[in-house]
Amino acid sequence: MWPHWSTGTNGESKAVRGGKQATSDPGSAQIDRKMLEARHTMDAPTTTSAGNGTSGDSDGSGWFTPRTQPPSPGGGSKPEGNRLAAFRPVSRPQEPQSGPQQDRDEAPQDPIPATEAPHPSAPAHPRPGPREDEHGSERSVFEARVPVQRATRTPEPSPDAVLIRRTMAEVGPVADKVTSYFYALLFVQHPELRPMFPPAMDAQRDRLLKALLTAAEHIDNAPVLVDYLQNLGRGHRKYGTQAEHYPAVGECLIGALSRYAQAIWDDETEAAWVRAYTTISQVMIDAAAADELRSPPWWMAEVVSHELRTADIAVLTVRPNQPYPFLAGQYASVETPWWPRIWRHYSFASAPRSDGLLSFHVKAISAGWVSNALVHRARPGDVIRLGPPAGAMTVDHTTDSGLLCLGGGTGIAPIKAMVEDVAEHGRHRPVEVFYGARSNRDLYDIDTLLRLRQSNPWLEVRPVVDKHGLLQLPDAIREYGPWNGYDAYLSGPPGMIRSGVDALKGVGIPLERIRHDSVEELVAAVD
Ligand SMILES: NC(=O)C1=CN([C@@H]2O[C@H](COP(=O)(O)OP(=O)(O)OC[C@H]3O[C@@H](n4cnc5c(N)ncnc54)[C@H](O)[C@@H]3O)[C@@H](O)[C@H]2O)C=CC1
Repeated sequence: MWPHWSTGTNGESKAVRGGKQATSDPGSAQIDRKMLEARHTMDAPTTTSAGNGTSGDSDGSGWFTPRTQPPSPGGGSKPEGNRLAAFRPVSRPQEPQSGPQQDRDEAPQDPIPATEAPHPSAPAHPRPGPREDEHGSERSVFEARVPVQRATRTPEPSPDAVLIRRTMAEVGPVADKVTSYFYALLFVQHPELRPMFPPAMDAQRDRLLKALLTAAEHIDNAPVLVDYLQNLGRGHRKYGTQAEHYPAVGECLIGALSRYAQAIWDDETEAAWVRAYTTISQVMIDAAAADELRSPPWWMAEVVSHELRTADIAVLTVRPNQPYPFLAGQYASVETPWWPRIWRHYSFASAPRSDGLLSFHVKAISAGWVSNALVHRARPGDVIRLGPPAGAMTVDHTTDSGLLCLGGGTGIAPIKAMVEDVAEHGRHRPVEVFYGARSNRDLYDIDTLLRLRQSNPWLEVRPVVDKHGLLQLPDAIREYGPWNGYDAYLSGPPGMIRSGVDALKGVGIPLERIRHDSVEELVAAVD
């Protein structure tokens, strides 16, 4: 059963290590920092990550596994045909029966993610669910199993990639209809899956399409695709997704695509999608099965501290009900008890702590269900759910390179965690943090960073306020440098990430040394 926690320490206290106290007023701080003026413009998000654009648990769904031809949701059914036979699961290999069963048995099995994507498989606060002997062995192997290639990108798109991209181009203008039709098919044919999705499906539709586009975009880049799908498969465990759900999704997806890409749809196109989906679903199923041997599908966490830093930004500290391993720079999906099945991503705002507490920085945005609940409603004693850690924006400890970090708004959270990580690792390297905000007041965590700076001479912290519209956060890096030998880390609004990547390339940092989380995920995470 869920243990009762006593209120613990504030998760942020760890960030302060000795040293002098910094002023609490960012506007008058007596430190040798420069206040840079920047103009702020918000862009519409689209960029992919500098690395691969697919990091993390994008709770979207990019999975389908056709088994039979779906009927039209309106009642009219399409001819069955044999074309989807290749997706049929043919065996269920036995999984080893060992694993962290004890922990999982003790854990209340209710997941919670951070971005906005409600997902298919989780009953509204799914009950304990699946023991390993029930679900751990639910792997499927498909007859037409497509080997996952380890080769890197091919110079020319493969024939399947060409067909898939052609389909995506065809359905792009009617994307809303495709996703609506897909869910109609899914829920008509598999009504038992409906409770796994949130009541409002808009965000979910969006995420599904995004995940499909991502998979299609990377269909020829197996390592990237595999990494993305493995995260996706692991992340789906918190929704209660099981191997047998994949064929249902696949058949409905192909049903929807074939309907709206009718003009170009043929046997070859369908075969390409079947092969792609077989690969996609197999990677996700395998990743989930492997993860089941070592991690619970979700964690429950009690709020032990809630600090309102501004009218709309809160710092929350939570105590997970069992150990939660993660790396500084990663993020988790979060679900509140007030909006079941709606998950949002938030970065860990501190490096892993010896007391096991986790902290998050949350900004309430208008119409943001999860963010408003966490900022204005959550109080110590409330219990939230956490999905598994995800994200590849972590510190590379195999090198002594400097770290050039850009943190915009609450995007400073993972940057702070990485600074702590460097401090704890012992091998100190130059770390330059540019902390951007729209006003002095919005530099809500500047005191913590300045205290870190006072006790760590290798750290420089430069607040960048854009109130006079003279200089945007990414532009500020041009005032300093040179940045040869630095690895760059970006965290903040999607527009900042995009212009930040451009600015970093402009000062000579190669793309492979620039890290940030997927912009698509950030878009889904904001509310
Ligand atoms: N809470 C968390 O754990 C994390 C949040 N994020 C993301 O960080 C963002 C934080 O939002 P807010 O605090 O409202 O930030 P904000 O909108 O107030 O902007 C923060 C900084 O980014 C700059 N900026 C914004 N758009 C820009 C653009 N197009 N080009 C150049 N600079 C730009 C601003 O000038 C400011 O310095 C959200 O998108 C959130 O999803 C990212 C990682 C972790």
